[in-house]
Amino acid sequence: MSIEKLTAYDFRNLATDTIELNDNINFIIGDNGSGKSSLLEAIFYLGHGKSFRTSQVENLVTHNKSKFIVSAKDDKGLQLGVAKDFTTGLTEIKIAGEKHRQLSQLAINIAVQVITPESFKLFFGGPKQRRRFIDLGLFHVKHSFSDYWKEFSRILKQRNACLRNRSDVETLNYWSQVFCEASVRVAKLRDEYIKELSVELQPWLELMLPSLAAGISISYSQGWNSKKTLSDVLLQNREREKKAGFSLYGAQKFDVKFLTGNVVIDNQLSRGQQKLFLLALTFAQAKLIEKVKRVKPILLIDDVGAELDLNSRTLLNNAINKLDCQVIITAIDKIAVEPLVPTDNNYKMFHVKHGQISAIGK
Ligand SMILES: Nc1ncnc2c1ncn2[C@@H]1O[C@H](COP(=O)(O)OP(=O)(O)OP(=O)(O)O)[C@@H](O)[C@H]1O
Repeated sequence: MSIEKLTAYDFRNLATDTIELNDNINFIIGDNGSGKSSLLEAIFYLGHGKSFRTSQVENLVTHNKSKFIVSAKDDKGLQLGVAKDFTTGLTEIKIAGEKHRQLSQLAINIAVQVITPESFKLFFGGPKQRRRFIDLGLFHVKHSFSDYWKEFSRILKQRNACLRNRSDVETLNYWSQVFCEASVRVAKLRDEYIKELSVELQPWLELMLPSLAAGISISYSQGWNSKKTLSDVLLQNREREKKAGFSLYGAQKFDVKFLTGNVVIDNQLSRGQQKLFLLALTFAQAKLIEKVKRVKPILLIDDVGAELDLNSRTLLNNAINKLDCQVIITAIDKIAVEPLVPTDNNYKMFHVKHGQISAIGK
């Protein structure tokens, strides 16, 4: 999907307004603190029911207001919206006039991915962001993942409770066995997905990091020693796990590493190159999501100018032109986005000032 119209009420500093977006590329230009990231955050909230910047959702409502609403109409006329009321604590989701309670309903209809100047620090800093990124792709591309993951999470909770409460051997054995089965199911699906992602990544790397592309690979660790069965690993580590009070091995502990040769790329690539790598990876994932055709992804790129020189922005432009999805890019001035402007004129440019967003002429 692409968002045709977006409305945000009482969301951070955004002025109550509806904006009409282009289905290809949108540039959002404004000074620091004008509201560019707030706009991206509103779109991200519509896709995920959470912020990409803060875990404190109360920071998203405009000061002195108690409820925010973000809604959109897509290119096929589908209307979807989410409202968070801080007086009642309720979140209300409406899709095509029908009310929903579960945030996952949003993600079924809209796949939003974001890249910010902070993303790559988080991405290369610890496994949490990498896990989140891979599982977002899995959710959209492998339709059985959502059910497998729900079942796995339920079992993991039960097994952790057994370890924490020092349950009897039979109970722990039972939950360990079902945990192993669920872990293997999830790990296998991830393995398949990461192989697909690795193949899809190559052409994007060739476009954006041509001199390094051939040597870059993704290495997947499933969450336990792949030379052993998970049940053996759990048996060998039972005392350690009991002491910890939670599961130390299993599909929840998976990770991916990005390598040039045998070295992790964060030790090899410059910050600008890392950003290009992360963009290539995000584009590859967006392409896989798009191929599945359930939802066409929306890409948010915050502060595109940061860390990218003119040549890198030109490479990024080549890649964006090959994407078939809606892209929303922020920058502090027009100069930063000049190399990204499509030659076919299929784009829109907006200016943001004090939360007020207005379209500007080409
Ligand atoms: N809950 C809120 N209510 C009203 N205003 C808010 C709220 N939270 C933040 N703001 C203000 O909104 C403004 C816009 O912030 P935003 O992060 O969107 O800026 P930006 O244009 O992305 O800036 P930068 O280029 O520095 O990243 C800031 O001045 C901030 O103080």
